[in-house]
Amino acid sequence: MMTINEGIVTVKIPSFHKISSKAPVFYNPNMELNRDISVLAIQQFQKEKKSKIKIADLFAGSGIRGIRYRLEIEGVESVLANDINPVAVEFIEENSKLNNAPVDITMEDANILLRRNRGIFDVVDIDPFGTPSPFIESAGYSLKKDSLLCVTATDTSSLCGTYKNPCIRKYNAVPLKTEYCHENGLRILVGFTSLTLAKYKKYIKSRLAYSSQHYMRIYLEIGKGAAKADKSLKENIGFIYHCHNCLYRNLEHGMLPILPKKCPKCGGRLDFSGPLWIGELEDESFIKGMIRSLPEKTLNKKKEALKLLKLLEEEAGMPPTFYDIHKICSKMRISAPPLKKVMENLQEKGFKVVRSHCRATGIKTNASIMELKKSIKEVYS
Ligand SMILES: C[S@@+](CC[C@H](N)C(=O)[O-])C[C@H]1O[C@@H](n2cnc3c(N)ncnc32)[C@H](O)[C@@H]1O
Ligand SMILES: [Zn+2]
Repeated sequence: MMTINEGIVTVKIPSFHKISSKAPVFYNPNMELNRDISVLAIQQFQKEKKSKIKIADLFAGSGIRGIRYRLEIEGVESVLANDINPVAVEFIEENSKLNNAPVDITMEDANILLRRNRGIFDVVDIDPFGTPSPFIESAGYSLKKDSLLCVTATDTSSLCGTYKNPCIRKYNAVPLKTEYCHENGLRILVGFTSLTLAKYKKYIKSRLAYSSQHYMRIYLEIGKGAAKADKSLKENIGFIYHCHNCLYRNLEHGMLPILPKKCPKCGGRLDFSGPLWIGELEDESFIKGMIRSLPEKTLNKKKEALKLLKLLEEEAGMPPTFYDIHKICSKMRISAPPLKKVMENLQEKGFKVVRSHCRATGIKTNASIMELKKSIKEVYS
């Protein structure tokens, strides 16, 4: 047996040698930041709602997530911790007693639970092994207006385009292997979710979305109405076109790509990705609220959480995709100048420029690739 301390809770799990879906009860210490950020995000959602919330932790594992939500978030009416694995359910029961956390415990397939509890939960947390794709349809059926959907995806190689076919199969979207493939993957995940929910006359507002280590996590607020869902798809679903030769990229709205397309800068063939979410991923006021409640919480990953949230806050309002200075410089056959200097040069010219949370050498800017190359040359010489 192992004892785990996270936030203000202590849980017991069967000992394991390797983090694996084959372990009797799944626990991944590398997901602590995911759980810390979730506590902050759901707390912020509850604060905005100004009423008590009902949370469903559908893939509870050891119960650590749901128990933390019950004890670390203020204004919680109830937490349901569910898992299909009977051994996990035994541990959820033990761990909830150990922490004096009153959680409702069930052992059901997440899809059936969602179908049976339509319009009940204010927060639905989907944290499965690998892809969340087989559970989004039931979430679309079940979610109520003004609720929050939290989704984890650990199949990043599919979303990032290492393998094309699994992404097409699971997310009905063509991925793109580029320097910004992690952001692109987040956009595929959000786009797929919004398209699936639209069948149920629901639309989304992305409050927070990030990619970290080996997973992606999104927090979407749900709205209802056919006309609003149509409008949201028109405004936010589209394609990213990318030139592998000169690194030019551009966006277009719509459900189908316009092909073939030539790069307007170098005449090369434009590659594409989508359909995906080309709208906002980050909500500045939501993230600011999360940062404000950080000091009130006991979190082991406080420093990492703050660093990530600050980067995400800056990304709000910036255009999709980002540039990697090293990639550009290798194309230009020069060594990369300091990132800070390039950013300052762009700012002096009046461009907006921030770092991407996805990559230490990535910058988001409203300057074009041509303007960026010009700035790099100026800094270099
Ligand atoms: C990645 S783990 C969850 C980890 C947990 N949320 C945490 O933060 O520690 C996925 C869990 O989903 C459970 N599971 C797999 N398929 C399921 C299904 N169809 N319905 C409900 N639970 C399922 C597994 O038994 C496993 O415990
Ligand atoms: Zn080009």
